[in-house]
Amino acid sequence: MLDTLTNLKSLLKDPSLVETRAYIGGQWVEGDKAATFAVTNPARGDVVADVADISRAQVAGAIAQAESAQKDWAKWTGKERGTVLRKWFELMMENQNDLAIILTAEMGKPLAESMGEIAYGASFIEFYSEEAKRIYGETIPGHQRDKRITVLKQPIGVAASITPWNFPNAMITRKAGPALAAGCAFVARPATETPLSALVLGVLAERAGIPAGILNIVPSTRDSDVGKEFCENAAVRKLTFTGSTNVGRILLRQAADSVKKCSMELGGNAPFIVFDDADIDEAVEGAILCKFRNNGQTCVCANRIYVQAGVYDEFAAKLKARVETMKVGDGLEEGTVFGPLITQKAVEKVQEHIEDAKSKGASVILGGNPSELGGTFFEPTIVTDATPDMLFSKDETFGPLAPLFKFENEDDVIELANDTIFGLASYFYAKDLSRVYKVSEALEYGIVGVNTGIISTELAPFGGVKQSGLGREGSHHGIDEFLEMKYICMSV
Ligand SMILES: NC(=O)c1ccc[n+]([C@@H]2O[C@H](COP(=O)([O-])OP(=O)(O)OC[C@H]3O[C@@H](n4cnc5c(N)ncnc54)[C@H](O)[C@@H]3O)[C@@H](O)[C@H]2O)c1
Ligand SMILES: O=C[C@H](O)CS(=O)(=O)O
Repeated sequence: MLDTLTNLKSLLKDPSLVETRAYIGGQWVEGDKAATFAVTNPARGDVVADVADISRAQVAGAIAQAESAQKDWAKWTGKERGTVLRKWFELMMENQNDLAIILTAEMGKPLAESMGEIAYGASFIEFYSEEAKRIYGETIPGHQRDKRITVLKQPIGVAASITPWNFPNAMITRKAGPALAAGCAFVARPATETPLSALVLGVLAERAGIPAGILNIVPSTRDSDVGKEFCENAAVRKLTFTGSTNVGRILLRQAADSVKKCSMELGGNAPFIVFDDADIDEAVEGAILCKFRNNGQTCVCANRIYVQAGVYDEFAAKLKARVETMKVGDGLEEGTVFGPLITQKAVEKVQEHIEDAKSKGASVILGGNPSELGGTFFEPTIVTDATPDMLFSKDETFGPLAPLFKFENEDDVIELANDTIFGLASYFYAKDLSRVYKVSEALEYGIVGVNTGIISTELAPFGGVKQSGLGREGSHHGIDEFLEMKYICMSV
């Protein structure tokens, strides 16, 4: 049972992986005046740990330690940095089961999904351990006979990171991997709901031989204080944020005064389109994975499902028949597909979207209510007759609600799909090759899934357009976010 720290540790092969102190300059430290905050298991509301609550002054100290340590770290060869990153990756995978239990304890997702997230998060460390030795510059033919042009790529310096609770491991490693590979130092502020998954990364980084001060983890309840320190401290040369678009806007405004380089991985409102030439059974499976992964609490979840009129009833019936067999329960229980939502506020948002849709003519064909399990458990829900005036058309639900919209033709659905301020992920199922090309090019999103509902991989550049973000994470592009390009003009 994940209801106390003792019981959490009793489930682990290595209980020493659970750390509740901050990791600063290679030291494990308490909060000022021994301040702590409670971490609860969303499945039951029990406090599983009390974690150090780090002050703004302590965050400033972590930045100073990072700035000092980074100077030597940048002198390591890429291969040397890659070697310790590789060790860090290996330790994550060796301890995958323990890290997954810790993640489920504080975030609630089913253990199988937590296992998947640990492997996904570790894959970024593996990938960038290899990229570290491939940070190439350029030589360019001179513009004059006596000129020689060289381009260097150098680490930007200290990078500060703020991440959300829904992928408390992978959202950090997707940033820390390229940052450390590039020769940067890193100060990570995890979400207050899920600090344990961040702190255990510090435990393993220390064991891997990553030097003191290169990775710092500062759990804190002080959202604004930490954000302002990251934005205003001149030693921070890069701010990398994953979270809502609203908070992204706040941070960009705060970072503007110092022209801080920023990466933003923000909110989404993904359309999932099923054309009449799609394989309907495959589209149903894709919709389930895309909509209900992490209980709908992912930035790339299908938020709007558009189904062409000729296959609408078949798709709705098949989707309902599949989803109604899926289990709601504690993330540690065998067979659980839907864990708890992260907070009561998240439950209220799902309910608000359902009631709004019903008031505007939608029909609930499955679910629609909080689960009989109580707490933050919620029934997986499907509504039909969804229309663009309903709240989920414009706002991210972030829960297990699948609204089905009916459409007639390609041009109409592309216009509907693009009618949002967001532009992160989009999906469609179709077989006609001309349609696949035309729709892929017409969708205004950073990511397009064609005949698949899952697009997550460390090998591809992940990121959004419009108000879903700035920059990319993953792939060889991801390391450029932590590098500065220097042009050397030499007269010979
Ligand atoms: N694009 C992506 O890769 C991606 C990935 C995961 C989640 N998200 C988005 O994140 C959101 C869900 O996560 P959330 O609810 O934790 O988002 P959130 O924006 O509320 O919080 C994200 C992080 O920012 C911190 N924060 C909040 N206010 C702050 C402030 N004023 N200054 C500094 N930090 C502040 C939070 O404590 C948390 O650590 C959704 O919109 C989802 O789409 C995007
Ligand atoms: O929630 C957002 C994550 O980025 C989802 S993914 O696993 O990276 O696709």
